[in-house]
Amino acid sequence: MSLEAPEKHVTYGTAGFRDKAKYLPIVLYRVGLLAALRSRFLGGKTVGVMITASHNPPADNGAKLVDPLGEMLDQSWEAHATELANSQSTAEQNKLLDALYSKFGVKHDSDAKVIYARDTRESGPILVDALASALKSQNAHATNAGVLTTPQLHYLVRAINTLHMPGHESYGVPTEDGYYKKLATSYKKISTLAPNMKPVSVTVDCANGVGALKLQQLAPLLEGLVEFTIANGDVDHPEALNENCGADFVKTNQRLPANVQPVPDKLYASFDGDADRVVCYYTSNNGEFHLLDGDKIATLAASLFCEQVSNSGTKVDIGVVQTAYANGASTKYIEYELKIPVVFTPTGVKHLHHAAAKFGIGVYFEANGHGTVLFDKSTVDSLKTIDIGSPAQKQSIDILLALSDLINQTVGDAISDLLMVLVILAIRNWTPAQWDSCYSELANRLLKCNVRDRTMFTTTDAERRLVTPKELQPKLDQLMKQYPQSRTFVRASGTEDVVRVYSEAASPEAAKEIGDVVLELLKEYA
Ligand SMILES: CC(=O)N[C@H]1[C@@H](OP(=O)(O)O)O[C@H](CO)[C@@H](O)[C@@H]1O
Ligand SMILES: [Mg+2]
Repeated sequence: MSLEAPEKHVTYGTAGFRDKAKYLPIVLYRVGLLAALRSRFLGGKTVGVMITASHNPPADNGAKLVDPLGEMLDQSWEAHATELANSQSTAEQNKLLDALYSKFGVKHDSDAKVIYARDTRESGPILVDALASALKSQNAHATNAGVLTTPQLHYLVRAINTLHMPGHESYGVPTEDGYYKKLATSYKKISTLAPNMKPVSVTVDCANGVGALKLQQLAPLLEGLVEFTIANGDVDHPEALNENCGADFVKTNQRLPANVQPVPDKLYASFDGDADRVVCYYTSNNGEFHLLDGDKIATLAASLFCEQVSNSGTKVDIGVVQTAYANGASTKYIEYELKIPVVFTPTGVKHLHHAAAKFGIGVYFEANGHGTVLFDKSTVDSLKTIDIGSPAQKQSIDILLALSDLINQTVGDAISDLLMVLVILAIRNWTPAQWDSCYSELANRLLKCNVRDRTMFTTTDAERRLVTPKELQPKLDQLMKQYPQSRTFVRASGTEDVVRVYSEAASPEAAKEIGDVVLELLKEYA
């Protein structure tokens, strides 16, 4: 390592470390040091490191640590990651590392196992080298899993650790092939259970990223049940990654990505750069674009689970977890039509994941398409052992169990989530428009604003209300009174140096007006 310190301060945030790739080799080296320590601290269990910057521009990269059951790094270690990464010299780095070994009572020569993968970014191999050399220096057992989607690495970590873990059923064969087989087997199983399920087709914009490679590997195993057409699958031009395409582009701009020709009423999907996020969409006959975002995916899934649980004659508590950015109409639909609870958490999937794990079946999605459905172990156990009544009951139980295998239990997964959407549409024989018609979204707007110090903006009630600056929330409350069905909130971004403004209302004009007024109010803090 030529440098002794990163050229700028880096922070392990919601998405791990993320920055211009040129700043990151030394950061990856130190991630390697920490990953080995983390594995030792956890008694030699395998931990993961994913090198990716998701939907960020091609020149960026990043790193995320994965804990043994495929969860994100325990929050209490994020500060250690930040501190170690920002050491100002090798001596300081070593001193900090030694202090952590002592603090956690970990022996330097105990077992450490780390598996790592990267997305298709050009900077990936250099960062892999930096990580690998740190693991070597720590005498850690290191496995290079090559190029993978983020959720595939999470799958591998969990599958490796649950192979021989008392109290945990094996999650699957711990290989990339094992991942595809698990998904394909459960999809095919559902197709034999649900009556009259027809093959489906979808065009997937893969953001010119890793999702394209992996979807191609999965497709043949589905034996004609799903026909994928890949758009933006050019991984040989890393500069094209996320460029005018991908889930973030489509959600933010509410329009089709580049290189996609719309055929009316056909289903389309977009992945992000590391394939852990998906949004769907279609165009109607008049050419209008309709987004089927994370809220629509969550409600589609929740409605199917309500129906199958009810058909199965079992009792399972189903719940949905959302953030403040969920469209108010989706929340209303879940509470009043599906009649199941909605829990709100702060932004960031780790918060949603933990809340969803408290339900028998917990559905969580951020509006931007990042999420999954978690099955509590006792729910799965009871479905497996229940005394089965009628054939119809057995069918629903088997469908629920197959869905628990189809859906990635570790983290949001664009490939697995898309298969879930497709299988639900196929079970119901629904068009995208039928899916869309479950509820009509309230008009909404998402803006960002530069302020002099975003840490002034503190919130409560799952970020839906400001605590400070204290004069601001009463003004927002006053504003909401002026527009029917309106809602607005302001919060500091966790990933960018901005505050975000969200507004929704009965009409697009009203949503826009509210957003404009809030921006005006924020000028005082610029
Ligand atoms: C409004 C919005 O989309 N916020 C995103 C964004 O968080 P912010 O804290 O809003 O910057 O990045 C997070 C990490 O990728 C993602 O989880 C979240 O949904
Ligand atoms: Mg991502």
